[in-house]
Amino acid sequence: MTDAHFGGSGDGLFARERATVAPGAVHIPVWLTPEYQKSIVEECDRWASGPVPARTPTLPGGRRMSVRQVCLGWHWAPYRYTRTAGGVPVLPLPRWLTELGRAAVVDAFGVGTRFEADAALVNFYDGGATMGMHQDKDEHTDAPVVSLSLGDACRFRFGNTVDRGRPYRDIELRSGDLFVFGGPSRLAYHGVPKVHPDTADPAIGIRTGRINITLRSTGLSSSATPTT
Ligand SMILES: O=C(O)CCC(=O)C(=O)O
Ligand SMILES: [Fe+2]
Repeated sequence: MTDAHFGGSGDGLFARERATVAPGAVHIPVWLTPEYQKSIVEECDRWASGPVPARTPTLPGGRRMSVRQVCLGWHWAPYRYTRTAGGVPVLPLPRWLTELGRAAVVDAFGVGTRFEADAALVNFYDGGATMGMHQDKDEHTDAPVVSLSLGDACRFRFGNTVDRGRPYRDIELRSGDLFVFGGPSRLAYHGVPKVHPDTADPAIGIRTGRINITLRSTGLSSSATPTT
């Protein structure tokens, strides 16, 4: 897992195009090859089994999210980042993922842009899991968020920075797609209202459902950030 392996092929006649969905928000379809997706899926399965097993986070108001989640680098304990979960240290963020995040931001925004992820949130959408409209605002930097999608396709809703309502745009995120949001879109509300069952290519090794990885820069004491 040292080199990024990028896709780049379209879907024949109906090739999906790279799109700027809002200022600072870029969708790049088919960013990861199926082989690279498969190796990431294998890692996700490994991370989900511990030492901090994937769990369905409970929000401070008592509501339970429907995704299962495992974190690397920093644990997201809604709504803050911690080094441990239930007294157990969170797995380090592997260097290849930091490098992948860097490559993603360069592809999205151009050479010379810097990005140093120190946390990853890995979400497993099984069954009817969805994610409500929210902002990613627990990070103490204005660095972009890098999102990688694996498995079933989904409807991804990308909205405005004011509230959960319109205007928003719905786009389809498929396995291997990259979505990066930063700059004026960094605090845009977004969510996943629908996962399309059984749309994944079985070759990437997800039996059912969708995985999303977001790479983030928390802005929390980087000197203590474990890396492998
Ligand atoms: O699953 C997705 O595409 C988005 C995930 C997300 O918004 C988050 O983890 O904060
Ligand atoms: Fe989010």
